[in-house]
Amino acid sequence: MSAQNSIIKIESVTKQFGAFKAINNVSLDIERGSFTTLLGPSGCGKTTLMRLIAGFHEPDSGSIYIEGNKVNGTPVYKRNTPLVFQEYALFPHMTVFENIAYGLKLKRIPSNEIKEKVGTMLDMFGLQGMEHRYPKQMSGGQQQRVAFARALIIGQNILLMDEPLSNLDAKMRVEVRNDIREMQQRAGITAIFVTHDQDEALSLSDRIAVFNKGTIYQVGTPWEVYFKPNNKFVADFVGVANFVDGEVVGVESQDYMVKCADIAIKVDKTGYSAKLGDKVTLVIRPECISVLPREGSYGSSDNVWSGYITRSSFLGRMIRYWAEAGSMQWIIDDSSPSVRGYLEGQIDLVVDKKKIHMLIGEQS
Ligand SMILES: Nc1ncnc2c1ncn2[C@@H]1O[C@H](COP(=O)(O)OP(=O)(O)OP(=O)(O)O)[C@@H](O)[C@H]1O
Repeated sequence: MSAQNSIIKIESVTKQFGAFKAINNVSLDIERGSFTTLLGPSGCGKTTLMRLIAGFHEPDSGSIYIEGNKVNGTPVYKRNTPLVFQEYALFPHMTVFENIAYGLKLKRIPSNEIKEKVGTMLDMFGLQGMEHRYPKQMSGGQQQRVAFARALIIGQNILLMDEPLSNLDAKMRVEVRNDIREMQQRAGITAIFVTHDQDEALSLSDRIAVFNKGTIYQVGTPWEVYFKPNNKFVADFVGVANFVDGEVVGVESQDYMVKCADIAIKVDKTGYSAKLGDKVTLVIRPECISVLPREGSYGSSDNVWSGYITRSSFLGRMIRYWAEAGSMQWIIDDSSPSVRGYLEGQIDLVVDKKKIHMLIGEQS
């Protein structure tokens, strides 16, 4: 991403509460018009970073730039970054029209102009016919649209959303999150979204910043943080993974041979620079392992191990298996249960060497 295209730039920001560093030397560039998610466990500092951007907190050190201007010390109302909390921050006693028009009224815009501009917003966000409703008469998704419209109408083009979906049931969360993404793209708003839900982060974002203990562990596209995590924490937090510790015992032209307990695993070399004797942790997502009925015909191929299933769980779109092979436990997701049904007992387990991600060095 080019520096010129960043609408928000966070540079080496630290924020302490007493002796506790809630944000520790964090730097992050947010690209204009992008959807960026701050993902991390409870208490890792996501909300604190949002509040720093919005101006509710001041950094102890470091700088924050919005549209190229340093905003340290700039009060909240001058920052142009509305913070949308869980309740969407709509005024409950005002209709949809009044909510959207609120910012324009404060600016004493003539009422015919307000009417026209609100009309445009109602059209853009599919809220026609709902202008006389109150927020409580609308679904979570519709309220979210009103919040977008209200921000956009006064020229705010950065929306900070702190767990806006947390009050919704599981099905609604999925509906509303798709809606949020569509609205954000349609309106061209730059969105920063806080969540501890990895599915939400993966499905919504252009980029994800994975947070832990006040620092960013990795910033990347959903694909990168899922399939190419920088470290074990990221790999574990963004999804389920099999972690296999081992040592590089062979470096061939195309592959590494990694000795892990009582098995040897072949890993495609592309993109890695490990040396003989390096300690590594292999990260293998459950869906990157195939499980096959034991037929004995895979024995001589790479990365095929005999094992047996210890447990299975039907999840509709897939079956999750727990299996043992050698001295190791594996989690495997079979995504075509409709074809094969359940497997039981003795199986063969196959891992494509290209689907193994390798972390080089000791992992805590
Ligand atoms: N005003 C404050 N005074 C003291 N400590 C605070 C204050 N605000 C936050 N903290 C602490 O800073 C840490 C980060 O808090 P923050 O709210 O940013 O976490 P979070 O990642 O948003 O968590 P959650 O997902 O639970 O909302 C926590 O340990 C919290 O207790």
